[in-house]
Amino acid sequence: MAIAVKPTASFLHLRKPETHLFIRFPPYKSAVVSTRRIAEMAALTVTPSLGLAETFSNLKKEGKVAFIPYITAGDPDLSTTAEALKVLDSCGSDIIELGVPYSDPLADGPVIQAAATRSLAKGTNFDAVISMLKEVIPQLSSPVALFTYYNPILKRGIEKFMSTVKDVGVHGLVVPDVPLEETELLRKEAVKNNIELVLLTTPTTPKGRMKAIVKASEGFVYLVSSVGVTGARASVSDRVQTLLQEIKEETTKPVAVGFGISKPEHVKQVAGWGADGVIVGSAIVKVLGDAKSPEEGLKELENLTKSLKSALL
Ligand SMILES: O=P(O)(O)OC[C@@H](O)[C@@H](O)c1c[nH]c2ccccc12
Repeated sequence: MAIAVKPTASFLHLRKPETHLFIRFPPYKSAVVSTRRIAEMAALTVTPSLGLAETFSNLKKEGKVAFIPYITAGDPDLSTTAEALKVLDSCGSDIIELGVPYSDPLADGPVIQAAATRSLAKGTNFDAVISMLKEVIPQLSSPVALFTYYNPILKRGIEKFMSTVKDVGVHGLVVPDVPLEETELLRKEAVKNNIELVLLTTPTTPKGRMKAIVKASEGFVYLVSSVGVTGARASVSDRVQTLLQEIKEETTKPVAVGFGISKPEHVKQVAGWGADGVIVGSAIVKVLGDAKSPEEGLKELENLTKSLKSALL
C-alpha cells in the first residue's frame, strides 16, 4: 500500500515500531517505518495555510482570481460543517468564509437567516465552533475567515475573542455590522493577534468613507455588489465594474466581490470586471440546507463548488 506522506528528518528517526514497511523516499535514503508512525504523520497537519493577503498575492502572481465560499457553521450540524470545510478546500476554494450563527443577522437574506436559525436550534455556540475549527483548520490548505456580527465579540471581550480565534488558526475576520468609527479598537486587537480584519464597502458608501474603509481594511476589501441583504440574484449589477475601478484607484489591496453571485456565469463576469476574489454564500448555504441528508448536502456542495470554481479556471 503506497502511503504518500511528507517525510521530514525526524520522520526517519524511528522509535520502537510494531510493524515495518520498507519505503523508499526519493531523494531520501530508504527507511523502515512503522505503520503507527505513518498513522501519526498522516494525522499531522498539511502545510499551514497562508494569510488572506498572502493568498491573494500568490494568486495574483499566477494571474488567478480567488474563489471564496461562505457557509454557516452548524447547519445542518457542526460535524457536517467540518466535512463541508474539507470539501470546499479540496474543491479549489482559496479562502473560506465561515459564519458564526447569530440570532439577529440583519445583513443576511432569508437563506442565511434560516441557516443561522437551524444552527442555533441545534445548540451551536461560539465555543463549539472554535472547538470544531481547532480540529479542522490544521487539515485545510486554504485560510479561514470567520464571519461574525459585532455583538458576540463584545460579549466575549475583544481581546479574548481575538486571541481565541487566533489560537485555532483563523486568519481573517469579517464583522459586517461594526461601525467604521469602532473598527479602530477591533483593528488594534486584530493586528496584535495577526488576524486580518476585512472591512466592507457598498454601492452607496460615500467616496470619502470608502477611502477610509479601504485604507483600514486588512487581507482584502469586501465590495458588496448590491444594496440590500445577502441572497442569490438573477444577475450581478454591472455597477460593480465601476465600483471596482473606483476602489482600485485608491488602493493596491485585493478586492473581493460578494452578494448575489450564485452561478458560474456570475463568477466569470465579476472576475472579468477585475475582481481579485469572488464570494458566494447563499447559493452554497442553500444546497446544504435543502439536502435530505448531510451526505446528500456534501455531495451537492462538491458539485456546486466545482461548477463555480470552474468559471475561474
Ligand atoms: O449570500 P450571497 O448573496 O452569496 O453573499 C455572500 C455572503 O453570503 C457572505 O459574504 C456573507 C454572509 N453573511 C454576510 C453578512 C454581511 C455581508 C456578507 C455576508
